[in-house]
Amino acid sequence: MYDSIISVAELTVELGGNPVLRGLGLTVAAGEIVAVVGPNGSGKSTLLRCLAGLQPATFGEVRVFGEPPVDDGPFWRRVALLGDEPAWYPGLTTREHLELMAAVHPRTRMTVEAALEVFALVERADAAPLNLSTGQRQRLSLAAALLRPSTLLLLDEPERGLDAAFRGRLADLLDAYADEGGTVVMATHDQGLAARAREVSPTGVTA
Ligand SMILES: Nc1ncnc2c1ncn2[C@@H]1O[C@H](COP(=O)(O)OP(=O)(O)OP(=O)(O)O)[C@@H](O)[C@H]1O
Repeated sequence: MYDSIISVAELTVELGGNPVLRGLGLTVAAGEIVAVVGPNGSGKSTLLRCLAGLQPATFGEVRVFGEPPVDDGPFWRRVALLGDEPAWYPGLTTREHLELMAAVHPRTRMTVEAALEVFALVERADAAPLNLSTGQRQRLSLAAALLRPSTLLLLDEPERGLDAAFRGRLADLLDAYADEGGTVVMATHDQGLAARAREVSPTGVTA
């Protein structure tokens, strides 16, 4: 067993010969919501990629569920990642993208119809994602991440494109996820989202 969902020690990452993260330490317990905050280029996305097993450490240790994260099936059954906009399937509607997610994960956290309601996509359910607005597409990405079961949610700027009202709604949805025992780590520039989370900095200096 493991004491923390995430434990990072002395994490250093160099990209293109430049240090991006330097000796970072971070411990996250189950049920916590952590906001990684800092200016552009401070290494927030790099930290998330390390936690997702997508970026190797140059030095130091990253453990997720007690083990170094690996980009494989068993890991991704427990971890949902919201990063850059995903590739949308041509010919499939918004609803069908969610149905696809539900087909792969038979025990979803909510039904497709509920997800369309929660993420305010009912009126656009039959539209192709590329015909949605930027914010609607972000809500679809979030719906897909929160529809499927997971124990750790890694979100890179989940507020991207969302209006103020939905940002508040998103904070409520993340609280509900954590109340179920899930853990959230998000990189964010949104002060409202960060204020409702434990704020950490990729430079190691906590706000
Ligand atoms: N593939 C790469 N090769 C070299 N340098 C990179 C690479 N990817 C990112 N960087 C650099 O690493 C630093 C950290 O980038 P990162 O994307 O983690 O920052 P961030 O805090 O998420 O920024 P933002 O707030 O703009 O999203 C930046 O200076 C960036 O230019």
